[in-house]
Amino acid sequence: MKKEQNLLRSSALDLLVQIGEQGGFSHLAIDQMMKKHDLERRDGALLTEIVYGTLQRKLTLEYYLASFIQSKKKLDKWVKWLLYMSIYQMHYLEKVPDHAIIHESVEIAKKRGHKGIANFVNGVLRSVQRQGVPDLNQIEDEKVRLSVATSHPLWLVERWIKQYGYSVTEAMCHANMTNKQMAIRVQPLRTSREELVKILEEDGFQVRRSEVSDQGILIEAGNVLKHQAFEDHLFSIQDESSMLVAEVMELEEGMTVLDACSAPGGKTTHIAEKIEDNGTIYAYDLHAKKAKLVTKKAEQLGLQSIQADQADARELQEKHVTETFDRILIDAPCSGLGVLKSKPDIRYNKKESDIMKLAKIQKEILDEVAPLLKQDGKLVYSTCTVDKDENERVIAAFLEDHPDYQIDPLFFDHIPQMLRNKQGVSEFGLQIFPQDLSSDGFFITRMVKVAK
Ligand SMILES: C[S@@+](CC[C@H](N)C(=O)[O-])C[C@H]1O[C@@H](n2cnc3c(N)ncnc32)[C@H](O)[C@@H]1O
Repeated sequence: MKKEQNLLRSSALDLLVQIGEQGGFSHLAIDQMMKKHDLERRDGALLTEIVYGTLQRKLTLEYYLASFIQSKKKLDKWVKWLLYMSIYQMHYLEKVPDHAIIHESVEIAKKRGHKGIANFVNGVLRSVQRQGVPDLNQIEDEKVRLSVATSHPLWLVERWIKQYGYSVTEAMCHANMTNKQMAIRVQPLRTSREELVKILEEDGFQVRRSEVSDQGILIEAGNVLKHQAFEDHLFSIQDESSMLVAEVMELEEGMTVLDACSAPGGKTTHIAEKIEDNGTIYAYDLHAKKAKLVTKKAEQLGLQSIQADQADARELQEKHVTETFDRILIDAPCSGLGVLKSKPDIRYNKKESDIMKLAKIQKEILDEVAPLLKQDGKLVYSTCTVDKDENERVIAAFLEDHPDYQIDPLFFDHIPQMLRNKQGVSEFGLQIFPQDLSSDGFFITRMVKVAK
C-alpha cells in the first residue's frame, strides 16, 4: 500500500513537471501514466485530483511557497512542483493526513535528489504544517489578489478587467475554479432524447434536459463513459455551450455546408445530425491527422454526409467555387481562454502576444471563405475564448471590409432565454462567459450575406 502511494505521488510529479512546463493537461495523459505504472483504477481519481488541483492552483501555491523560502533560492523544476503538490494536498485535500504527505514527499526527494534536498523539502513542509499558509486578504491590490487567489496570470486579469470590468472578471476567474457539467448530445437518427433519458434514469443516472439544445442531456450523477449507450454511439460527449453553435445555424435537410476548421468533428457531426444526414458537409482541418478524426467520428455515429479532408482554411477558394454553400461554420483556432475549467494549464502557457497572432489568422480565414457563401446564406463564427480581440473586434473588422455581410438580426432569436439577460450579448454576437452556464466560455455570432 505504502509503495503504491509513493508510486502514485511520484507519477503525479512526473505529470506535473511535464504538463506544468509544456502544457497539454488531459485525462488521456493521466490514463497513460496509470497504465505505465500499472496503477489501480481507484488510484486514478486521486492522481487526477492531485495533478489537476495543483495545476489549477499553481499561482496560489507559488505565492504560498514564497513565504517559506528565501526569495533568491533557485529551485530545480521538480523540487518546485513537488512542493506545490505537497502544499496543495496539505491545504486543499482532507483525505490524507499532513504527516503522511510530508513523509511521501521527503521519500520522493531522497530518491530523485539527495539527502540535502530531502532535508530542505522536509523543513519547508514542516513549516507549512506549523504555520499554515498566508492569508490572501493581506494582498492589498485587488487585481493582484484576484490573480493570486484564483491562479490567473496578472496580465490576463488586467486584460479582462479592461475589456469586461471588474465584477465580470471576478466572476469569471472564480467560475474557472469550478468543475463543469458533463454534457452529452443524443444522435437523434439513432434514438431520441426522451428514450435516452429513460434508459439512463432506469440505470440510476441523474440527468437534466439541456435548455440550450434539444439534443443535449446534462449528467448530474453517474459515469456515462461506462454505459453501453456510449459504446453503441447513441450519443457524443459535447459541452453545452459548444452545442449552441450548430443550434444557431438554422440548418435544413439537403443543405451544402462548409465547416472550415472541423477537427475533431464535434460540431461537424452535430451539423450532419441536424440536416438529418441528407446534404453535404465539407469538413476541413489544417492537420491531416486531425481531419481523419472527423471521418472516424462520422463513421462511429453512422453519418455519411460528411466529407473530411486536410486543407488550410485560408486557401479554400482553390477548392470551391464562389457561392457554393448554404451555410458556413468557422469554429476558429483561438487562445482557448474559455475552457480553463477543463484545461487549467492553458492560462500559464498562453502569452498576451499570441492573441493578436490568432486574431490575424481568424480574420484571414473569414476573408477567404466569405465569397464561398451563397447570397442569403449564413456564416457562423465561433471561438472557445473570452477575448474581444479574437471575437467582437475580428467580426467588426470583417464587417468593415465586407459590405455584403451583416450580423443576422434573427440570430438573436436563437439565444436561449437563460443567456439573454447576461452581459455577453452585444451588437456583434453572444459572448458566453464561464459563469453563465456550468460549461465553457464561448463566442458565437451569425452573419448573413446580403445583396451589395
Ligand atoms: C476550435 S478547433 C475546432 C473544433 C471543432 N470544430 C469541433 O467542434 O470539434 C479549431 C481547429 O482549427 C484547426 N486549424 C487551425 N488553423 C487552421 C487553418 N488555417 N485552417 C484549417 N484549420 C485550422 C485546428 O487544427 C483545430 O482542430
